[in-house]
Amino acid sequence: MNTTAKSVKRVQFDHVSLTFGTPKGPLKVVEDVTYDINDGDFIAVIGPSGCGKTTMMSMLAGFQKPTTGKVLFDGSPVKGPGPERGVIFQEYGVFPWLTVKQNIAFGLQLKANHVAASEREQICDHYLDLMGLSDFANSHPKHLSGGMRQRLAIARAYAVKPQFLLMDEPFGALDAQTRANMQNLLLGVLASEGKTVMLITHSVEEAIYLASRIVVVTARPARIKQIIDVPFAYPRDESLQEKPEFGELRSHIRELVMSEYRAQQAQMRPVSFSE
Ligand SMILES: Nc1ncnc2c1ncn2[C@@H]1O[C@H](COP(=O)(O)OP(=O)(O)OP(=O)(O)O)[C@@H](O)[C@H]1O
Repeated sequence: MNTTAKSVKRVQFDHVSLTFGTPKGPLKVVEDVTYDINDGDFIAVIGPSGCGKTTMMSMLAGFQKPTTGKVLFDGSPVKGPGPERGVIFQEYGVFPWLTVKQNIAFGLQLKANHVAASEREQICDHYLDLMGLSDFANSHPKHLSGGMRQRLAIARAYAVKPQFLLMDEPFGALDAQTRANMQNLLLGVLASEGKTVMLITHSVEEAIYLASRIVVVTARPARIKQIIDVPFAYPRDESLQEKPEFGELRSHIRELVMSEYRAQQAQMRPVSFSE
């Protein structure tokens, strides 16, 4: 989204593969993935369920290490999690023993995030308000709905203003209206703060609406099937979704993803003797 800094490489997936050891033997989940993420890019990753998208993101977050190949962040191999990479994973990251407000404040208190004590209160209130959680500031997460807990996880990640956001299906559990609100809010946050984003989604519409580039991955093991530049300028609004070009791109990407679902189904189908 930051067009002036497009050429600065933030992330390199360089021939990355990952195989898990499982009781049934090795399970290859990511295979020979190579692509770059530049400063200001918004990358959406889309592909069949269980294909390896989260695993790919986990290597950039620093939760998993590649079996072969390299994941570089600002030119250095990723060795673990870091404050410059804010993570919103599915069902990840709210502390049940802290209140809503304390959850948002938690990251702000970490030394690595360099937020002065005087600013914390104001930042917490801002994100409570933005996420519609002000009335629940002193509640514990167990008293929130699933969608509210997810908004809290998003608030926590936004509050520390990481340069790089890693988001794994962040809006998947939300109802349609809240999801649309959260998408527009994210576009607003990006426009004002100029972040770089990697987002995993199952929604083709969400990928096109938000991303500058879409990485379509294959059925497991996740390989790159196609990388698509999204040809719509920012700022974007919901009228974009009514344009014929949006519909054409949606059909193209749906077909790519569906062909991988079919490949996955074929892999899973038991072989009969008549075949
Ligand atoms: N730590 C692990 N050990 C063994 N297998 C794992 C591990 N983590 C993930 N897997 C397996 O790797 C495969 C890919 O999982 P992953 O979560 O990366 O897929 P995904 O594309 O993100 O799925 P979804 O879209 O459903 O969230 C799955 O078959 C999963 O069971």
